[in-house]
Amino acid sequence: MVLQDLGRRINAAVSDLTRSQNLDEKAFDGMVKEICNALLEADVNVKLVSTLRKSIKATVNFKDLPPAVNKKRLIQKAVFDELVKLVDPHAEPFKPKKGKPNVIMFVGLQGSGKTTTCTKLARHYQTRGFKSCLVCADTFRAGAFDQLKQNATKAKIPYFGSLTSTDPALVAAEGVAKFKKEHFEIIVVDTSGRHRQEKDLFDEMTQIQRAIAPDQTIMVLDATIGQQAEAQSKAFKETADFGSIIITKTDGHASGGGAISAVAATHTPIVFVGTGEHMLDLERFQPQPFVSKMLGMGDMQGAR
Ligand SMILES: Nc1nc2c(ncn2[C@@H]2O[C@H](COP(=O)(O)OP(=O)(O)OP(=O)(O)O)[C@@H](O)[C@H]2O)c(=O)[nH]1
Repeated sequence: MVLQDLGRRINAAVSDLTRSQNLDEKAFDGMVKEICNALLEADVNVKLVSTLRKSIKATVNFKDLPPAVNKKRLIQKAVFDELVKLVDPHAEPFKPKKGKPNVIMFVGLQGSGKTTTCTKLARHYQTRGFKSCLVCADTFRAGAFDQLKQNATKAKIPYFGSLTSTDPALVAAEGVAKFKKEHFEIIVVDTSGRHRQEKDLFDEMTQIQRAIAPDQTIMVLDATIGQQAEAQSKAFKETADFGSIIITKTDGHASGGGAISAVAATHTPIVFVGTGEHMLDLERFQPQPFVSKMLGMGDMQGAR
């Protein structure tokens, strides 16, 4: 189920209830059930959905509501707050500092959108006054360096890589050292992926991490992978201990629930979402506006 569809369905469940003549406990339970079904169909983890259901019911506590209370508002707010909690890990995302090198290493499976997102992020910071560059430490996939080179050239971002080396940690270290010497402030390091989690990939990630000691490691997660997102992000977290997540392909037919579950499983904030193939298709992620937008409830923040 596409995220917008999920939002529409949750919104419809809340609206149906709050519009109905007899807003009784049975109708309220029906709404909670419909919201939970929608989340499950969107690949949100079963345990998370169960927690959300209990929290909404406890917050609203239908039986003991005083007659004067605005039930509509209360229910809307409870649903909104619980959805925000789902995507908010309560951890501060990394903020690069000006005037010093900030080394940002990307990890993720092959095809998740790493290379594209590396360029988007370098460009994002470049337009905000950071001297940015790209390092290609993907010596595994033929054509990876060419792809990064093309993207970097289009975005007018300096880059480093090797067509001949087979040692990704060495290439990464060389690139980072060169750009540090040249006083770059954002040094984005692209690493290789594999089709699935495997030992080779994890060994390589650890070696690169050791070689460049990144200030931040970002995991790129494809929104279309659904249920696998949770296990995948947990495995990456154990090895690479990434501090942020970027979800890509949120513009496609993705069931974003998997991504939501990944956040909860790793207590790691989503910092950006990819919204298309173009260089500019990168949006900052913030839990409250995200949920407002998903539900088409522009006014919910004001209700807080
Ligand atoms: N629609 C859409 N496509 C995206 C997005 N981000 C990346 N892509 C596309 O996804 C495909 C894979 O992206 P890459 O950047 O090559 O993936 P990668 O993870 O670097 O792959 P490897 O280098 O093989 O590990 C490309 O066709 C990108 O254009 C996004 O946010 N939306």
